[in-house]
Amino acid sequence: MHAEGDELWGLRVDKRRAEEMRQDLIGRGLLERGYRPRSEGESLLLPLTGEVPGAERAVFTPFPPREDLARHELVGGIAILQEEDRAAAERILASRPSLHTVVVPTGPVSGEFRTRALKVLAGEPTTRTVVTEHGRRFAVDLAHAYFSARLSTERQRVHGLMAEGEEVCDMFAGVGPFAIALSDRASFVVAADLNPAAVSLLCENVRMNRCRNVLPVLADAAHLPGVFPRTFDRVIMNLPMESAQFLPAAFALCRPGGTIHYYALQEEEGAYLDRIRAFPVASVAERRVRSYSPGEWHAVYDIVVGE
Ligand SMILES: C[S@@+](CC[C@H](N)C(=O)[O-])C[C@H]1O[C@@H](n2cnc3c(N)ncnc32)[C@H](O)[C@@H]1O
Repeated sequence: MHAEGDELWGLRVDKRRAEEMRQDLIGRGLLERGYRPRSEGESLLLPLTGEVPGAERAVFTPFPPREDLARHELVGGIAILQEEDRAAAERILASRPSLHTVVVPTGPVSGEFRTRALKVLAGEPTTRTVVTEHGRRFAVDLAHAYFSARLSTERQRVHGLMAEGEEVCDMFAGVGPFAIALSDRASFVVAADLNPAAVSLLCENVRMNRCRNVLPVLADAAHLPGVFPRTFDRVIMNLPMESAQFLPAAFALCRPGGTIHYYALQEEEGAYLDRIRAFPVASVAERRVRSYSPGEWHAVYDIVVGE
């Protein structure tokens, strides 16, 4: 035991790859999560639960107990607090070296673009950050384009359902987390959004992830069948509040035997089945993705399109 902390094994990583390495170590159960990583110039020393090749001994400071920190959500280097409490924001900022900003929403997620106004409480005055998800990196701007890390498991599930070489259309792509996650199995992905800020970040993310088969499109999803008079193997509809009105476009875009993933917020099982069955459907399977608020959940309908 040292005055400033405890001596542990640590892994030295380049700061630009630190989040990716951190996620990798978490996945392998090797990150010692009770201690603060050490910042040293261009590198970060990540505390480990044991020795790994290339590890070195170093002194790490324990994080303050979790219960001292106000509840918050992490999106890349930004923490989102639920209340405007500047002292709490400063404590959160100090608790993790990977954080650069703490914000509080000043309104609900709203409007066509599904964005919300945010106020910076501590740290750098920005709402932009980079999120790492399953080895992919996404530039996001929480004030100007929708992004939620909560669907990352769902994106992996859809990825797991895909056959090699599928042609995919993501009708409400946002900054591209579905489109980019699916691109390595797809032959190509059309990724559309109505929000110019989202499409601009989507272009950045396509570049950053070196995707060569994702086509960002600034378009209203209702017009996609006219813009692309062809069909796709898989169509993603992630506009949970109101995507029923886009079902005609989705069925026009999906080939018979192809799959539409239709996301919806609902308060009862099967709430959208009648609207879906108004179209040619070979089969439909409904599942709960995650809870949203008491009594309301995010559901997905996997629809196999009929003849
Ligand atoms: C809930 S977000 C989903 C974004 C993305 N799929 C994700 O998982 O992060 C819905 C997106 O649909 C976009 N949008 C809303 N209406 C649209 C429309 N008529 N056509 C195309 N995109 C639309 C919004 O700008 C927003 O980025």
